[in-house]
Amino acid sequence: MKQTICLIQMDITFGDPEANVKRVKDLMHQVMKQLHPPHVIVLPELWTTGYDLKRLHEIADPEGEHTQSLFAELAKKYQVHIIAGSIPKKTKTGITNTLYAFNREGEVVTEYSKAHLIQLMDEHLYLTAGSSLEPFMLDEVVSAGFICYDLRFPEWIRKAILAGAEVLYIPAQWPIQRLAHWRSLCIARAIENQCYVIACNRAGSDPNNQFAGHSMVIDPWGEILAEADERPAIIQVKIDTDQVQKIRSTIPIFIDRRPEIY
Ligand SMILES: NC(=O)CCC(=O)C(=O)O
Repeated sequence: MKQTICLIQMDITFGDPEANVKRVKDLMHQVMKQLHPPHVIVLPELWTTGYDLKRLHEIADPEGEHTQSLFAELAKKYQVHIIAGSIPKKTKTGITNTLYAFNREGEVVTEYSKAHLIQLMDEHLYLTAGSSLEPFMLDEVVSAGFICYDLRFPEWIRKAILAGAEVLYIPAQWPIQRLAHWRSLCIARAIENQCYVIACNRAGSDPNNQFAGHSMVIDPWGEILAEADERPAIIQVKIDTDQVQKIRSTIPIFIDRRPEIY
């Protein structure tokens, strides 16, 4: 299955959902009015608010309802699948860092809350971790979503692969100081799982961090098909998920692995 994927590596206005929603609507319009629009659009982590964690109780989306109605409408209007990055979702039991994916019919095909909270960025003080993971279908492609710091937990990602995922979507807000880790981890996850990694980071800075950009699309052989620099960017790339089975039969790690000794 061939799909064209578009990553929107955007700057984010700190703590201002209204400004960020406007930016996303404008960027999506720009992307979808092209002669050859993509099949899938991907946004970064916590793009409505940035890391304004102290004010999340005021600016998080109650039950994710605003995000759901916004993207149900945009997905249908533009006939495009959307990995809506993640947003802070306010629930009765806390605020989660939650990714939504929508198909072009405007249906939510997955909701995933970040399972690993990064203490280095104080997430554990303000957010509640998720603990479930369901791969989802976009066209005929089994896909899974993770969020930023989750990238450092290969055993969590392997669960989605064993459940059939061939494409991993990873929205992020990864700071520039650890750019080398970001690039190596994205490439490693693609090679060890023989899958596509579609990693959409943000650009710009907030009061605490400068962010790395370098959104990437990596194929199941570990080759980088596209990579942004640190500035705001839109990158568009074609993937062919038939490559996943081809690479998995060339080096059959899923036959050779020995879970009984691990
Ligand atoms: N937003 C994040 O989860 C950042 C992760 C990160 O900076 C790291 O793992 O390093």
